[in-house]
This record gives sequence, C-alpha cells and structure tokens, in this order.
Amino acid sequence: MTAPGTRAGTPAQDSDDLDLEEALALVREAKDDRTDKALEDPGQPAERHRAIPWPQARETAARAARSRPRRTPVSVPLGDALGLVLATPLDALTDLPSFDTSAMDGWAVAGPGPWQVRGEGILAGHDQPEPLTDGEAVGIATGARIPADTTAVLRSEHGRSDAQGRLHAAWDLAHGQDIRPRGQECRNGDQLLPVGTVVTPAVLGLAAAAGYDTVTVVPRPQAEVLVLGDELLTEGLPHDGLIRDALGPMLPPWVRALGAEIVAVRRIGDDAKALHRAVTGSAADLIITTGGTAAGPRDHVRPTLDSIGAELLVDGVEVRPGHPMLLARTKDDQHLVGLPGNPLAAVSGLLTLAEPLLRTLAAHPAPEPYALPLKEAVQGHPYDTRLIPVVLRGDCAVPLHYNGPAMLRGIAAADALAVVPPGGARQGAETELLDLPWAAAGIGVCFT
Ligand SMILES: Nc1nc2c(c(=O)[nH]1)N[C@H]1C(S)=C(S)[C@@H](COP(=O)(O)OP(=O)(O)OC[C@H]3O[C@@H](n4cnc5c(N)ncnc54)[C@H](O)[C@@H]3O)O[C@H]1N2
Ligand code: MOO
Repeated sequence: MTAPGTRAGTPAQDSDDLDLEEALALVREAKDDRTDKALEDPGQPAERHRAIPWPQARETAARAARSRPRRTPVSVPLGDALGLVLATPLDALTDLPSFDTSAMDGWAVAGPGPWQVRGEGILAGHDQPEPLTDGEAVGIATGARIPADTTAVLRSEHGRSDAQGRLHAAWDLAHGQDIRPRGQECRNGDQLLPVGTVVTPAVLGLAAAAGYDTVTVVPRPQAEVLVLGDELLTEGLPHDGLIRDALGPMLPPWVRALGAEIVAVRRIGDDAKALHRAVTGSAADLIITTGGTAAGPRDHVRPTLDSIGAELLVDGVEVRPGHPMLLARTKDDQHLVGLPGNPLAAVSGLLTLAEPLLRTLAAHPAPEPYALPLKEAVQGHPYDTRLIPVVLRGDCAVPLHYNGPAMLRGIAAADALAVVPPGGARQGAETELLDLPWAAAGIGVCFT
C-alpha cells in the first residue's frame, strides 16, 4: 500500500528527508519547554499551559457532544440511512418468511412416494396454490409458496420419473425437508435489532425484508468547513509565496467519512469580520476552521471566539503535530473545532477533536482500541503524544517518513496513525493505532 518513494521502514538517507530536521525540532522544543516549565517563564505563550493531554482532549470532545441538547430522531428512507444509528428498535413488521416457502427447486410432495405429478408448477411470487392430496406432487421453484398439506420438498436432482410418469425419490425424505416454515426467522413484532445499531448494508437488507420503507435514526450531524488564509490558491502551481489549499479538498470527504454531512465549505481568507459573520451565521452542529489557531497577527480564530463569548473547552493539546488545535462551544447546540493550518497538524486535530465529537453526536460506538508492535523505534516528544503515519504490514505497524506537520506525503500513503506516547516508543513496542476510515472499509464504502 506504500506509494513509491515513501520508503516505509527504510532509514533516513537523503538530504531531502526531513525526519532529522523534525527530530532536532522536537529536541529543541523539548529543551525550551523544560526551561520554560522550570522557570515559569511569564513570556511563554499561555496556550502551552492550557494545553491538555491528548487522551483527555479526546474525552473532552466526546463529552462536549453528550452535554448538548438531545437531537430529535428522524425517519429516513432506507436509501439514506447507511451509516446512521437506529433511534428505535427494528421490530419485525411481519413474520419471516411470511409464508411457508420452498427452499429448493423440485417438487412439493404429499405423503410417501411414488407421486402423481400435477400439471402446472408453482413459481415464486404466485398466489396461494391449491392444496396437495396424499400421493400428489407439484413442481415448485425456490421461494414459491408451499401448497397446504405438503409434507416435504423433493429436490429436482433427487427425483426421477418412471415409465408411467410417476415421481420417485432417490432416497427417503424427512418430514418437512426443504420447507422454510412461516416465522422461522422471526415473528411479527420480534425485536430484530436494538436501538444503537449502526445501519450497515446488511441492516438495510434486513429492514427491507422485514417490511420497512423508512427507519428512525439519530440524524446525521451537519458540519461546515471554513478555510482561512489569504495565501491559498484553489488551482494551478504555487507561485509568488502563494500555495495550494490542501485542506479544502481533503477535509469535506474525510468529515463525511466520519459520518457527518457537509453543509458548506467557505473560503474566508484572513478576514476577521468575514470569520465572525460565518461563525455567527452558521446553523451547523459543528464548524471546522482551518488555520489561524496560533498567535500570529492574522490568527483570528481565538479572538473571534472571544468576541462572541464562546466557551473554550480545549485550548491546545499536548500532541505533535497539531498542538494549537482547539474546541469551543459557540452555542448550546453548536461546537467549533479549530484545526491548525499545517496540513498534518489539521489531520491530527480532526482525529483528536472532530472525530470523537461527531461520533458521539451520531451515537456511533467508540471503535475498539487496538495496538500493534512498531517495526522501528519512533522518537518521542518528552511531554507530548506524537501521531505518526504508519502502514500495516503483517502484524506490524511500519512508521512512515515525511511525517512533519506541514507534510501530507506520509499520511497519503498510510493505513493508520500510531499514537506514540510521550518519551517515544522502542522497536517492537505495542502501539495504539487510529485507523483511517478508508483503510479498512474501502473508499467506495465510506464515502457514500
Ligand atoms: N510563535 C509561534 N508560532 C507558531 C507556533 C507556536 O507555538 N508559536 N505553532 C506552530 C504550529 S505547531 C502550528 S501547527 C501552526 C499553526 O498555525 P495556524 O493554525 O495559525 O495556521 P496558519 O498560520 O494559518 O498556517 C500555518 C501553515 O499552514 C499553511 N496552511 C494554512 N492553511 C492551509 C491549507 N488550507 N492548505 C495548505 N496549507 C495551509 C500556512 O500557509 C502555513 O504555512 O503555527 C505555528 N506557528
Ligand atoms: O507542530 Mo504544529 O502543531 O503541528 O505544526
């Protein structure tokens, strides 16, 4: 799965490989942090002090979604329900099967053979056939209704006709053989699936079989993406200090894969007033901003949240990349996740804050945590968690290069992100993994 040139698991060799630069940056930052912490430097950005550990940030995001007013369940056509969660139990609206059914192509027979075969056979979808009399057989298709007084179905490959046209069985038939009796799978009113079940393709099939045209589900959360930055181009090559917007194309499908509907993607530039208007005018459950989270002259996200009286729930996270990420409650029923502008830092923010929030809003169960041994050691940050793109090979996670905050080359080839705890992880260490939504399910499955 590794793209050519990504060099999973090979040691850094080229001068253009920035892992070394990254590592040095981590050491430098760690030293600075230690100094700052020891001296309680009043000049240190306050954000560092407010940053919370990565696991706590994820829990805070999930809790934030739980504490908002309950979202009213909605009834949606089956075709729109994939990936949503049942808000009422799926109770059978009919017996299944709803009539005694032939499980095989062959003959419905009554009593012991040989049998006299009735002229016209019975096909699936036909009305109730005439009852059989003892010693009589009738041709029958798989799925067709069983005539009254049938004792068994004889498969076509097990019957033969004699010179008089009578039907014989190759061996004894058990009573009821190859008949699916009405209600074998469920009776009308039986609970088939409980509240909280995720609607999969199989659930859609079951719901249809059980008589449903619509299902009652937790509504899909609505998200709006605001892309900040005057330096961003939407087409062509970078030029004159301008760069291509990588997040505008990346975030909407990723957010959809996390179970939300994207109601708008707006390009705001570095315009504080436009950001204010966009945030106050949005009715989405979740606003996601990109860029502008740091403390630069054009970083408008925190000042804007301040000006509208939003409550900052997460104000920096002890994670690399992505530490300036934030989560705010903008209204009773609305949150805002501020993703850093560096593209891999934005992915980190998406998975740290937006994923648990959207998952909880959608009532999706938390994925079972899982871990694999690392194929190679990963240098850690002394205090912060690191998220490192990896490919999964056999029973190992192979760390990828090009994992700097501004780079997407590693994540674009990755199957998962490894959660490297503060201090790092040695070769072979069992390391928690965050799956990427398309790695397991396939791109067509998750982006419907
Ligand atoms: N003095 C400090 N400066 C910075 C700190 C810090 O602690 N002190 N943190 C750095 C870290 S870490 C990050 S991450 C970034 C976060 O920056 P912002 O969220 O304010 O984002 P911007 O400044 O707008 O952009 C950062 C970087 O990313 C590029 N960018 C932005 N949007 C996009 C996009 N849609 N597609 C592609 N690239 C994008 C932007 O051009 C910048 O290069 O702050 C550091 N600074
Ligand atoms: O290190 Mo920043 O949070 O990721 O670019």
